[in-house]
Amino acid sequence: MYILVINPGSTSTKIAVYNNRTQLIYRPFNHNEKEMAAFSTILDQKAFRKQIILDVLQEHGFRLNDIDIFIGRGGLVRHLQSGVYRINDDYIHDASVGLNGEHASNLGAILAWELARVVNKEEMAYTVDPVVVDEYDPIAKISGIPDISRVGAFHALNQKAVAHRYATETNRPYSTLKLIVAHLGGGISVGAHRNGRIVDVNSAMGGDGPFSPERAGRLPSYELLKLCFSGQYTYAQLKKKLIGEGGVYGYLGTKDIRDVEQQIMDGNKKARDILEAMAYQIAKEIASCAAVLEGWVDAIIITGGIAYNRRIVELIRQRISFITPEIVVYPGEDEMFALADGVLAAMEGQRELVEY
Ligand SMILES: Nc1ncnc2c1ncn2[C@@H]1O[C@H](COP(=O)(O)OP(=O)(O)OP(=O)(O)O)[C@@H](O)[C@H]1O
Ligand SMILES: CCCC(=O)O
Repeated sequence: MYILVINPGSTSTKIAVYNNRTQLIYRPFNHNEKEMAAFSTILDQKAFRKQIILDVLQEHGFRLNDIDIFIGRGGLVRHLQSGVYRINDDYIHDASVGLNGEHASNLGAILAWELARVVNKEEMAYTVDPVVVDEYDPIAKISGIPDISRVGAFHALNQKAVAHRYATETNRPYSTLKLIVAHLGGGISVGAHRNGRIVDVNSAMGGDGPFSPERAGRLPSYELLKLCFSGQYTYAQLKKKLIGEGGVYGYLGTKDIRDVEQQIMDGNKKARDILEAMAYQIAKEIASCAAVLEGWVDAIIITGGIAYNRRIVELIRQRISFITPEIVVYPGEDEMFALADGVLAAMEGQRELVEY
């Protein structure tokens, strides 16, 4: 069975084709800021990204009709349980309006569904563990003011994938493990996994958790309120400070941790201070998840692109190894395989297929 997997990120479109679980094609495309500046909304980018996918298929000799299963990364639709979802009209509506906000991942399943529809296969369009998975314990949702829930958006797909990987590698069922997973990417999320459920996790969408390469983490809210009403910034400018141009970028003008590492090697003290502060906040978030799990932690898993940086991993390790010696590093992410594997598992009857 040929499977097309589409994963749109804020600065990239990743495309893969699998023959069952074997990857035949993997093409990541980076989009620079200038290229994306031509579009005022995420939905406006649809035709541009669709053409890239069609070009890749053509280049590799695939016709759309050769594809049996179309899978897109799931976006900011309504909060839902972890699972494999068939794309339907309701999903397309919610992703198109950005029910829980604008994010490139909203386009993933829309593109999968639209491409499937061209060859009358829309019932073969799926998504897995969208960024809005909600398995929070009720207590974790209470924020401190009734108007705001703590439920946000995070790297559910990769958090679940690495947790399952660890369970398989240690020969234990995920449903019996207590894990802390720190996904360190352009955004950062740290989740407490208890017996197969992510019972608490910070939103990676800016304004919660540790700051990240491009997003502000949890902020002193009263100070933020003052900034909002200072008349200095528009809504759009402040939103950019939270997501896109916050975090490391706000201090150092780069979102690339390799670049920051180079600046440190060149003797830039500010770069060192900011990197250390990010590691400090990540360690603090991990330790708070240990409290969620009442100290019973089988392993701490560090994953995402930043996990390639030894300096950050060591800084985190120094502060959290008192929780457990079992600290596992899985650098990068394997979201493309997780999407393909999830849908195949549902077809094989090993995972539930949920209607949206
Ligand atoms: N080899 C590396 N060494 C250090 N940092 C790296 C390396 N590779 C990637 N990064 C950093 O990882 C970050 C991006 O990580 P990743 O690719 O997991 O995130 P993303 O997919 O862009 O965003 P997100 O995971 O939030 O959806 C960037 O800051 C990048 O500089
Ligand atoms: C919404 C979480 C995923 C990301 O940070 O890109």
